[in-house]
Amino acid sequence: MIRFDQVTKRYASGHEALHELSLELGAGEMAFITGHSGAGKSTLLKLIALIERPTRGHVTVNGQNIGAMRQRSVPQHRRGIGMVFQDHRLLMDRSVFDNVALPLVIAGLAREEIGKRVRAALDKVGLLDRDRAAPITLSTGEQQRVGIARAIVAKPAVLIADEPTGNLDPQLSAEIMQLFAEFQQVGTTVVVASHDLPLVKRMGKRVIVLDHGRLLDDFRPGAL
Ligand SMILES: Nc1ncnc2c1ncn2[C@@H]1O[C@H](COP(=O)(O)OP(=O)(O)OP(=O)(O)O)[C@@H](O)[C@H]1O
Repeated sequence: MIRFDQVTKRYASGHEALHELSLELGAGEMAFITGHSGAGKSTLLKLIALIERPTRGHVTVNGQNIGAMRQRSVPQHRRGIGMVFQDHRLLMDRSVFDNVALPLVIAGLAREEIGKRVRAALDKVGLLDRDRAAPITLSTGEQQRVGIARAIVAKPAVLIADEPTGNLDPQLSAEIMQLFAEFQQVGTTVVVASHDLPLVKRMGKRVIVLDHGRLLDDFRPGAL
């Protein structure tokens, strides 16, 4: 599903964020990307979403070498990928419903279909009763759940998350990680970058450790 072949990413500054990285994730697999600050975790996710392109090597998603993809095909590629960020990036002047609906509105879906899908997404994250609320009135954990609902509303084959629990306490962090595991259980390929190694290990999923842009370790801890 996702494959990195000898991928090097050097930014315009000259900094090499990833160095000859090779790894493969199967369809429906869930993996955590961990490592020190600056190890290259975000860069890896950005290459999957084609927010950045590799300097050398190949990134393949769904059999397609995306590094060579034309710019006009990028929006279509992104529609197949749900993205969750640490700072959730919600529109504070829109309701929860409108925030989650946004990707479907952009995709041009009919209103009735949008309503159905948004309610299904909010139900999955346990926020069905908050659809009319303004995001500002929600707790940080709830806001993050709205961000997750927005990421999965278009039923992407791949879900990527960059430090999705960075602002949350340990209990909420564990709940959010569990939510990601539930999306994997229904067939989504899930990649989560997190520096929280103890939490990541408790999840019992594949753990990929980066160190200065190189693969340091790749293991699956026994679930507790
Ligand atoms: N746009 C950019 N231009 C230049 N250098 C960059 C850019 N983005 C990231 N870097 C550098 O590349 C390295 C890897 O960054 P990246 O954000 O991928 O690491 P990270 O593991 O996600 O770190 P953190 O845990 O701090 O978010 C860092 O040294 C960073 O400063």
